[in-house]
Amino acid sequence: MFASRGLLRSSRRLVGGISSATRTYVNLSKPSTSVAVLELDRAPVNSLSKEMADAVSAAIKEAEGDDKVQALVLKSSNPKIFSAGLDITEMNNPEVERLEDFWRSIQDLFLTLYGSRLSTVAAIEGHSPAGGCLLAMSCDYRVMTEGENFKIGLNETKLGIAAPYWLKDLFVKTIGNREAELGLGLGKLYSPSEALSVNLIDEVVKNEDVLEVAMKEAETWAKIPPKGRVASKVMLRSEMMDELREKKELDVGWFRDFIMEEGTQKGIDAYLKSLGGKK
Ligand SMILES: CCCCCCCC/C=C\CC(=O)SCCNC(=O)CCNC(=O)[C@H](O)C(C)(C)COP(=O)(O)OP(=O)(O)OC[C@H]1O[C@@H](n2cnc3c(N)ncnc32)[C@H](O)[C@@H]1OP(=O)(O)O
Repeated sequence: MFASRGLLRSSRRLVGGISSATRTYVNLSKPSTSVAVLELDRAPVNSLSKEMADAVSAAIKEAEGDDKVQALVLKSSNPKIFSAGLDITEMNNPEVERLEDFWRSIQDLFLTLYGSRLSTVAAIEGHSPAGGCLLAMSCDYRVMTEGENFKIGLNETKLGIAAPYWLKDLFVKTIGNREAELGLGLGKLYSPSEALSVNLIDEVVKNEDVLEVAMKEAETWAKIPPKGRVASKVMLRSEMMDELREKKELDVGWFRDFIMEEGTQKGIDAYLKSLGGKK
């Protein structure tokens, strides 16, 4: 049973004997002894605002607080959108202080998820661009629903922005340097089959099977003795995390200066207006 934390508004219910907690922007449940499920639940597109990023980080830490839990499935409440990435409105004519805090929350979310002691499996339901792809790549395993209209990748250049250096590093680690050059430079969004072919994801499954497959994968990881599993993860990931921890405030400054530039603002403004056709 997960303990409730002050940061999040939460209520509890018992569904078929399974304890679950519904909060603002995320739902956390524990369908088996060793696997927790964290559902992203911020309509309409699970975009990552500061509050959403904080809520996801807090829920991961809460799952980690249960010693029996060894794996976490990250899913979406929306079967067509895993996450539309960062909340672009956070970067559109922002207050500087809020913008800096927003970026700290995104850095913390990355460090929390990428560095989690839990084995993490992303059940990527539908679209997963930019920050959505960051969430997925921070996990240990990625299952994506089929449907060639669904896209995953880092499309930042199309918005007139660049991925931060640590997201670029994560992309290179995941798909290799040459494909990352193509993917980042062109702001390429991959269909599930394309993403599978470049190792951006590990499996493509039918919509209705995604949770079952992700749960099964999570159970497999959860059975590995944690000492060696966690030590291996630390070996593979600590260098990148240590570098970001050292450069955190520098990175906040780079982000702030880049986003506050007039040209960047024009690009973000135009992109935001093109979305949904309403803004
Ligand atoms: C040193 C330099 C540092 C610089 C660092 C920069 C940071 C880099 C890291 C990450 C960047 C990002 O993550 S930026 C976000 C990128 N995301 C996208 O480009 C996705 C945009 N969204 C879509 O493509 C589509 O919405 C969708 C395919 C995900 C879903 O399509 P659908 O048709 O179902 O929905 P709509 O497009 O109608 O959208 C509904 C509603 O949501 C609003 N929306 C969508 N995405 C976002 C978003 N990311 N942030 C905020 N709002 C978003 C959209 O405007 C609609 O709103 P309205 O209903 O009010 O019109």
